Order: sequence, then C-alpha cells, then structure tokens
Amino acid sequence: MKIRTGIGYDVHQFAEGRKCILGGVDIPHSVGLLGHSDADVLCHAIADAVLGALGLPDIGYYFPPQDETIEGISSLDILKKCRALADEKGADLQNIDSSLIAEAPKVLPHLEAMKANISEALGLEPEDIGIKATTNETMGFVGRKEGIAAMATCCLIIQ
Ligand SMILES: Nc1ccn([C@@H]2O[C@H](COP(=O)(O)O)[C@@H](O)[C@H]2O)c(=O)n1
Ligand SMILES: C[C@@]1(CO)OP(=O)(O)OP(=O)(O)OC[C@H]1O
Repeated sequence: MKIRTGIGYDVHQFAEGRKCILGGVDIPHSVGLLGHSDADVLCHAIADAVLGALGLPDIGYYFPPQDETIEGISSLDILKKCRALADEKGADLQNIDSSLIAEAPKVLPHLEAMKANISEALGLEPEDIGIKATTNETMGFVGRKEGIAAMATCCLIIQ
C-alpha cells in the first residue's frame, strides 16, 4: 500500500461577459473568469492535484486548450475524468484540500455548494473536501482584482 499526495495550482484572469464559476457554482460577480473551458480555477487546481498524486500528466494533457470540442467544458466533468483515471489505477482518493486567493467575490457563502459539487464529481464525501479562501491583502495581480488563483492538494492510497 502506498499513500501518495499531489499538488495543483492555477490562475485565471477576470474578463467582462464571462461567468465566475468556482467549484461548479456560478457566483454572481461583476466580471467572470476567462478560459477555453468554464475557467473554474478551483477545479483545475484540484484536477492537477489528483493527477499529480496518480503520477499522471497534467490537465492540459487530457484536455488540450487547442481542442475545439471541449470549448466551454464544465470543469466538474474534468474532475469526473480524474476520478475515472483514479479508478483505472485502483487508487482510493482520500481527501482534497484547497485555497482560493481572490480579492473578490466573497466565496464563503458558496463553500457548501462548491464542496457538494466537487465531492460528487470525485466520488467523495463533502467533508473530504477542504476549501478555504483568502484575499491577497490588495497586493499583486490578485490584489488588483485582475484574476483569481487557486491551489490544492490531494491524498490517495494505491494498493
Ligand atoms: N474571496 C474571498 C476572500 C476571503 N474570504 C473570507 O474572508 C476571510 C478573511 O480574508 P482575509 O484575506 O482578509 O484574511 C477569509 O478567511 C475567508 O473566510 C472569502 O469568503 N472570499
Ligand atoms: C481544461 C483547460 C482546457 O483548455 O482549460 P482552460 O480554460 O484553458 O484553463 P487552464 O487552467 O489555463 O488550462 C487547463 C486546460 O487544459
């Protein structure tokens, strides 16, 4: 039996006319996040954490930004693919922890809905999903409200 961990990090910039989807929740905000997918920066960091723990290539390998067929893809579907890859490897996902670094919007009111979406996509319980949020205290690109960053870890067991 092996206990393995993975880490993931992602950033998406704000843009007019886009949705602000975080953890599969469409959060009301004056601007949204730019991306080829739904730009769910939290799910992308979590996907890379899971893939890293599995010892597999990263999100762009499975979902290339040049692939027109995945334009606008829900990042919850990306997490479902990660779960399927874990199943193929006989890996038991244990838990996810994550942090959002965002000056706005306030995500605290949406955390439970985000955990429900992510846990369902990964086949885990909501209590196995950690999501925290912090501002960047007005510093840097996050502090200037140019975008949102996310980081995540995953722990799994492979028999
Ligand atoms: N986008 C965010 C950022 C923060 N929060 C919540 O506010 C708390 C205080 O944040 P600081 O950066 O001032 O430490 C933080 O612990 C979160 O609970 C949030 O909901 N959304
Ligand atoms: C899933 C993908 C697909 O284009 O989403 P993007 O919206 O391009 O987001 P990014 O985090 O820059 O890279 C991951 C991509 O593979």
